[in-house]
Amino acid sequence: MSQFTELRGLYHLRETIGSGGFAKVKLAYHALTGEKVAIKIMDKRSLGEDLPRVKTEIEAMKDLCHQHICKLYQVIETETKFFMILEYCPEGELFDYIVSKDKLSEEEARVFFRQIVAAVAYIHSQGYAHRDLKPENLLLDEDQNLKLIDFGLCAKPKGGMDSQLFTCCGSPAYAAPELVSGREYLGSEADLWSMGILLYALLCGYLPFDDDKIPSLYKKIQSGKYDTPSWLSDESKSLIASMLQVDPKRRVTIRHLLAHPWLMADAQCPVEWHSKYKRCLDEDCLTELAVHYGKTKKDMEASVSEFKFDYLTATYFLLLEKKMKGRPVRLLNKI
Ligand SMILES: COc1cc(O)cc(Nc2ccc(C(=O)Nc3ccc4c(c3)C[NH2+]CC4)cc2)c1
Repeated sequence: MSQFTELRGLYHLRETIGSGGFAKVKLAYHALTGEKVAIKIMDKRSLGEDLPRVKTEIEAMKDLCHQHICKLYQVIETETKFFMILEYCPEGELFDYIVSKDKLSEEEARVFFRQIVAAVAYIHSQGYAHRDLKPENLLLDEDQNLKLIDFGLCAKPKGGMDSQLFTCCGSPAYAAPELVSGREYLGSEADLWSMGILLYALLCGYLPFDDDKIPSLYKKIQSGKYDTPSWLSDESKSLIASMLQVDPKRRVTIRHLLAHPWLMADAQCPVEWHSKYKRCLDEDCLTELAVHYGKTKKDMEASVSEFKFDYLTATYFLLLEKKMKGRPVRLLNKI
């Protein structure tokens, strides 16, 4: 018997695939499509002061729909729990992938970094800064594509991306000098610094600034001085240096990154960062849903376009995933 009545008939729960902090992540099957999902389960009582982080993340995820951002399909909130039904990313964290390979070749690092640049360019274009970019927050899906996760620390400044933030957050080793100095900062500029740390980790297999003691780590970050190993090409060194600029006003911007020579080296084209998801609803998915629920297409379109992040939203997105992967746009059990 499913221990969560809220999920009964909607999702078939399987094993726990991750747990930590205030959440547990379980593998599940979406009943109507048979598609695999990950369900992040949080107990409100153990969330404590982290409760606002969950609400921040849920609201951000409802705005963000991109091929390199882990998709939120549905949210179920009860008196005691939050359930976030999320995109399935079975190949684990980029962090573990780097560790397993010691470090990545420039070619492989470029493929991943292009996807990271695309995801960050997209969230910045939507007015969000992630503020916790690190390999642990980048998961690999079944096609070895990266999916950005954990928007619990993201910010959508009310005055837009040019207005200053104050909250010091994220992981120390990836935090920008202006952030660790307690100065006000722009979320977009802090994200670019973290991306410099990320690229360095991809190419070197270790961090440019590291220390067991936080005060010493902060001094190293504020100095901006780091080791550049011999295996790094001149182009890689130059790109990393343009992101690890202590002065945020001298730091490269995401716009410049999109067409940076290092990023274009193998692909000969700028990074395509726009979302591949269309604004208009997919006709085949609407037809299948209308048949299943015995509604007219017009009524079905009206219901789906409300995007309430209920079971209908999840079913629509999972049908769309099936279509994008060349699988039949069919629901499993008809009425
Ligand atoms: C927005 O996306 C988010 C936000 C967030 O706060 C957390 C997550 N976390 C996820 C963690 C894991 C998975 C996942 O799919 N993991 C997974 C799936 C299958 C298997 C494994 C892991 C491990 N090997 C066995 C098969 C998905 C989201 C996302």
